[in-house]
Amino acid sequence: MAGPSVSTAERTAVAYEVDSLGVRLNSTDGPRQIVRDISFDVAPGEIVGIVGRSGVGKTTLLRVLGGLLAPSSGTVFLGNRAVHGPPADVVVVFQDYDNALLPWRTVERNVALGLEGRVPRRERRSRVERALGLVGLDGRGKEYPRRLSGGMAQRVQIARALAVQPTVLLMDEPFGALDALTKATLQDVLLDIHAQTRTTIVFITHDLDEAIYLSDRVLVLAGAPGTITRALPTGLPRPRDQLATRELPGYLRVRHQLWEALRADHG
Ligand SMILES: Nc1ncnc2c1ncn2[C@@H]1O[C@H](COP(=O)(O)OP(=O)(O)OP(=O)(O)O)[C@@H](O)[C@H]1O
Repeated sequence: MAGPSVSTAERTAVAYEVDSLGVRLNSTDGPRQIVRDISFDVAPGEIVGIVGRSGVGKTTLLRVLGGLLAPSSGTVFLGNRAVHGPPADVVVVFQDYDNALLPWRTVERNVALGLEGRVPRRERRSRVERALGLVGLDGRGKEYPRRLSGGMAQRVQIARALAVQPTVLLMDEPFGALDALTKATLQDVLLDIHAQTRTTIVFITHDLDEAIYLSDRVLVLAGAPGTITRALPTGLPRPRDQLATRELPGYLRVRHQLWEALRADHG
């Protein structure tokens, strides 16, 4: 199910293969089916956005992809391996960047966190430097998180994820708490990183425009229990531009379709 902007060469393999996934969780009223019958593939290097109303199960789905939660039914494959527990080459970035960074560590030591005990010191240093460069924080490594703005802190969290050189980046509302301009800047930072690394990215957002702007394909999660009701390829050319891309007829068409799908879910 690769989007049209994913080249033929990249379709030869699948990053994720999700088949008939269901999750039941215990609530105060007993076990509750949160999501059901979810099937989709993600191609290597693809960017997939997930949208849906609050409580529909987006984070639950992302946690399953990250191996942080076991499905109650169905299977999740990463490449040719079944996901049981967090895979080493998948990193999850959460929205809560304030709590994600360790305040007593400098920026560079926060970025190095996932490498300690796994990567020799010299390589660690070069990976940290490269990751800070990718998010536009060259020369800021010696600072402490408390001196950083929300946007900067989120850059550090993304750098920490990139330092691990993951094949997949999972992001839960990565730019949700940022002002419009900082958000737009970080969206473009993410697209630049993607152009350089071709990391597969699956992310959740409440912002439909963000979903379309960043993605090759947008999945709509709807219903109760939640399931995928639409999978819309955006078909938009890259590199993207904050003004020009959002004015393309194709962009507006996808936006219209997404609104319709979400409005239907709100009844
Ligand atoms: N650990 C848990 N135990 C029981 N129920 C849970 C657990 N985690 C989430 N839920 C329930 O599962 C449902 C889906 O939650 P989830 O966080 O996946 O939704 P979401 O679509 O990400 O919502 P939001 O957009 O508000 O973040 C909610 O009703 C939530 O209360």
